[in-house]
Amino acid sequence: MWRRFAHLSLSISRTKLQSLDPTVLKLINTFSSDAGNDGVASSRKPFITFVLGGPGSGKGTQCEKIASIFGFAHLSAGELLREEMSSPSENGELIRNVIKEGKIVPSAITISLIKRAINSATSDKILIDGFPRSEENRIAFEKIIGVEPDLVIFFECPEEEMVKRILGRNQGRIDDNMETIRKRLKVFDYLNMPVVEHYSSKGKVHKITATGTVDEIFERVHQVFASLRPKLCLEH
Ligand SMILES: Nc1ncnc2c1ncn2[C@@H]1O[C@H](COP(=O)(O)OP(=O)(O)O)[C@@H](O)[C@H]1O
Ligand SMILES: O=c1ccn([C@@H]2O[C@H](COP(=O)(O)OP(=O)(O)O)[C@@H](O)[C@H]2O)c(=O)[nH]1
Ligand SMILES: [Mg+2]
Repeated sequence: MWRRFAHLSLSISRTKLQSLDPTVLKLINTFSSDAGNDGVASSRKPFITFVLGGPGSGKGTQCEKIASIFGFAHLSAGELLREEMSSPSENGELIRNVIKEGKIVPSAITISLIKRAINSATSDKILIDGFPRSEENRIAFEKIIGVEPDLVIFFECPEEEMVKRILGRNQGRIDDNMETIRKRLKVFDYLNMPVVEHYSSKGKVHKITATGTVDEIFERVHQVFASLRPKLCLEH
């Protein structure tokens, strides 16, 4: 499935490339030379949706419903990182420290986990939940994967509601405490909102009011995906 991306290439300005982490640049070079080795123009391009929103805005909850009703593969960047953190991985300790501080894991690590998950996905309709988290994440993804998202869903939720939901989540997460939540909310405003603004300016964002019950919110989400039916051959 990874090969589906290989023939696609986006141009990113030299200045933006220079702002990328050296490890990311190395990954880009590796994948660019991979791409040159195979002619994959006949492969089908996956339909990629980024699902964004503040911590606790309900991304995971709504993604599960979209996945089950519309047949998308649901890849949660946070879950992939937590799995990696709990495995005997060389990056485990780094990931744990970054998550505990509410900061953002280096793009090269997250993107290689996402790439692996896309490769093993059973659907070519993909939801990427909670990524990209920063402009640096976004630029690295677009350069390495070679595609932009087809669609961006943004869950807009008041901070006090997000905090209430996180404190009630009860999943034993190391970042679901008030001290880390404060940091995550700041990181969301400063680093993640510019990504939403970038894709808004390209007309790709569907903003969903993320207050109300899970079902009420899903009704709004449903309308967006239902309108894509002809494009995606969706069944519902
Ligand atoms: N509309 C809602 N109303 C109340 N609680 C919700 C709603 N949507 C999700 N939750 C709960 O809030 C918490 C955070 O939701 P989650 O989907 O994990 O958010 P995110 O992935 O954006 O952090 C979870 O415990 C979830 O069950
Ligand atoms: O692309 C990502 C996704 C998540 N995270 C880290 O993982 C944490 C939890 O992410 P998740 O999306 O699970 O949290 P949510 O927003 O759903 O509460 C974030 O605060 C970040 O520290 C990251 O660094 N990069
Ligand atoms: Mg989540």
